[in-house]
Amino acid sequence: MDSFVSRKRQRISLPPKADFRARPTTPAPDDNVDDESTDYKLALLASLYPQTSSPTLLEALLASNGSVEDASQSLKSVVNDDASPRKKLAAAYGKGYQTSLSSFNIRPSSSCSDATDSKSPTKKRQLTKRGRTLHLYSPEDIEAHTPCSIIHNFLPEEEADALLRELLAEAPTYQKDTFKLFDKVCESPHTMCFYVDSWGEAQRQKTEYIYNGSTVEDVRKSTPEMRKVSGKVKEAVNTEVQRRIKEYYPDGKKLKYQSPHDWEPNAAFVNCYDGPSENVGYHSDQLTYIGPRAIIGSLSLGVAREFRVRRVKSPKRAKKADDAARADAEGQIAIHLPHNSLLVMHAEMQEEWKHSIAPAQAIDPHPVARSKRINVTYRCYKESLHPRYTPKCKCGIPTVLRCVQRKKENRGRYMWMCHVNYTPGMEGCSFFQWAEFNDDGEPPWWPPKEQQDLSDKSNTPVANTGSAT
Ligand SMILES: O=C(O)CCC(=O)C(=O)O
Ligand SMILES: [Fe+2]
Repeated sequence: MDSFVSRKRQRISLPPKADFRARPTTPAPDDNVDDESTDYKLALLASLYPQTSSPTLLEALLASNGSVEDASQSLKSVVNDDASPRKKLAAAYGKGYQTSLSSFNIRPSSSCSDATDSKSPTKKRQLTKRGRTLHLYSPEDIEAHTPCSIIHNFLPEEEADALLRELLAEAPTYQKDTFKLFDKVCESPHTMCFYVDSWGEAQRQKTEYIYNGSTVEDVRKSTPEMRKVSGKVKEAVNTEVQRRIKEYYPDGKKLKYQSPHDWEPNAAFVNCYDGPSENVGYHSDQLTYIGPRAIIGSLSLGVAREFRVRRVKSPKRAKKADDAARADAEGQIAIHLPHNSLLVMHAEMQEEWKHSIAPAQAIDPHPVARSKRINVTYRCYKESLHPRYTPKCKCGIPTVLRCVQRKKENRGRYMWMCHVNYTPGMEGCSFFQWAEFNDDGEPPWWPPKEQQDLSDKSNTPVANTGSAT
């Protein structure tokens, strides 16, 4: 609370130090298993495959969504191999515990909810299960079962190290986020900082952009290595997005509200997690400036940590539970993020899923970063969503863009709301307005009239201008 109160006040008389992403942070649940029938199913499988270790049996059962029959079929193909199934998996993906769904012949189900409308006969499987964390390591499994894709060893080694060193030097000056949880001011258990590509843009950010009702003081110019890497991230993300559209979306078409243009990163949040207990709770990233169906390129450096994702549903079972309890009730997927991996969060992510960095029980120190993990999330701030254009609430402040995630009747609809409702120490004005976007995710005021006039002029056929000579 002290750090919240003591921070310098901003230009406008609003609460200090905004939380950039409005995430109610709750500790991630333990992976405890309390399903009695699992033991029974495991005993059945053990009697069929006496030579197979129980962790392998459990993996197969999990990957088969608890179906003993499916697990048995999958195990049949795996145990007929000379090497032990776990060894085989470990050999395929490196050291440590690995769960690979593809090695159990589980057909991928699309992670895209729009794909449920597709004519594809593939029946969707519920992979996650109550109280469980399903660990995915291989890029194939990750893209088939979550709205993310991953590229391991993304940068040349020296370049990844150079970026890591540069950001490690800045990290001690990063600050914790504050956010509001059930009327209490909390601090996010990690530090972070916001970067944009020029001093001019940093100035604009500090004075014009509002994060949860307030301007932000510490906006920095991207470091030279960040800018160098940004071009590579841009290229890789655009390739991945096109591939995802082609291979996973209904009829190979982009989603409604997804931008048809190339993704151009122009801003980045850098997160620092120092030690195993630093984390970020389940949240969806705020859409206010990145718009609907946003894409995020997230580069991990230093200590490997676990990125957890879960689909947002309105579960009957855990209706009133908090996020941690919900994740426990619905199951979650853990994606291992090693040093120098690029995770692409695709267009389905922010509206339909939540993500977190779970606290770790232990970490493997990294030779350069020691106990620290640095994460750079490259984002594309849309000019059309600059606060000069977006609706203002009754407090006179540009509003926040949210998507209805749970309520069935309005799920997927966007709304503009008063920031202040979510800001510690402030009473909001309860402003609410449905947000409209065209199919390409642009608001009704875009392009502005001046720009429309200009493009009308440039599109005017030459013969009509009377100037053709
Ligand atoms: O550290 C990460 O990988 C995720 C960070 C994150 O969720 C965010 O910056 O919004
Ligand atoms: Fe996030």
